[in-house]
Amino acid sequence: MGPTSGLLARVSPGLLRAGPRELGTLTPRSHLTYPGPSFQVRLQVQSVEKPQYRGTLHCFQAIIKQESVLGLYRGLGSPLLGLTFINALVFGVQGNTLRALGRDSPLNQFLAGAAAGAIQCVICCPMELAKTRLQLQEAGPARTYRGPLDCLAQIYRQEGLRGVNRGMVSTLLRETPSFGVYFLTYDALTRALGCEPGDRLLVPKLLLAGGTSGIASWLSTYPVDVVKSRLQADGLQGAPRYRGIVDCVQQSYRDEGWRVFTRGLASTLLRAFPVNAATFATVTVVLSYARGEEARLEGDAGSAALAQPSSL
Ligand SMILES: NC(=[NH2+])NCCC[C@H](N)C(=O)O
Repeated sequence: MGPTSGLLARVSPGLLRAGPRELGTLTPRSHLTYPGPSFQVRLQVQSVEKPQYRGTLHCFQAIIKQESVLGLYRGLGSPLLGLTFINALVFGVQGNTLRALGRDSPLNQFLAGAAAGAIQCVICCPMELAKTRLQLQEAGPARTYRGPLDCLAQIYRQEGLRGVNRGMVSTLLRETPSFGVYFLTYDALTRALGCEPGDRLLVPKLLLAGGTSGIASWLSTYPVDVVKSRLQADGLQGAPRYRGIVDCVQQSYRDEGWRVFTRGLASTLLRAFPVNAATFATVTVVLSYARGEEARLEGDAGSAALAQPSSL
């Protein structure tokens, strides 16, 4: 990797040899911002005839009043189960793909991110199907699903593998370009901000670059996320409505206008900044240490300088 490589590109190969400590940094901070996805799905899929929520704040107030604070965290088990594996897969695939592509260029940054986004859909799609179903099911003893694994097991028994992968195409359409934007934006911002070991403002700069990358990636394909949520929730609150992606887009636009494709965007962006700021900053700093430690063990002074503890 030439000297023009971004900081993450220089340290990400460390992930392949990372141990439990490094992988543990990939555990998302979803529990800190989880109510965001809760509002996002409910606002995205609520009926246009009898909308239950007027917006994010009203959604928050209604959940607290009808379901207590616990209602804000319904479905949290699913992302907590899946996101550590997803993040390890994403950063591992992105780093290796970028190395396989050879030159660290903006196009290759986008392609490596897009490859990671596509591959992680194998976990992301069933995980978000379970999260959506758990968020929208009736609370209390009459609830259909006891948790994410029970939800996926029931769907598998009733609908087979096709049922567990419901929404896979729309998930691929959302994640592939958005992860390309995610990593391209992070690489461009860390270069523009001059993120280098030894910079005393390195961590705040990484947080700013990571949070901005999360927002840019969600803005890039958010309408597809609305369609995905509607397809994954279809049939939960009445008879199935949609025959597929195009039909869902046509019906949603015809019944609710273009604004339907921005439903839940505010809560999504409010969550995206802190989660991705923490994810990117933690991964970059920890992998940089891991890379530096490896280099010291291998006696490679040049790489070891990359991540002197005093420099990060
Ligand atoms: N759909 C996306 N915007 N994907 C890129 C960001 C993914 C990131 N793990 C998040 O949950 O915010």
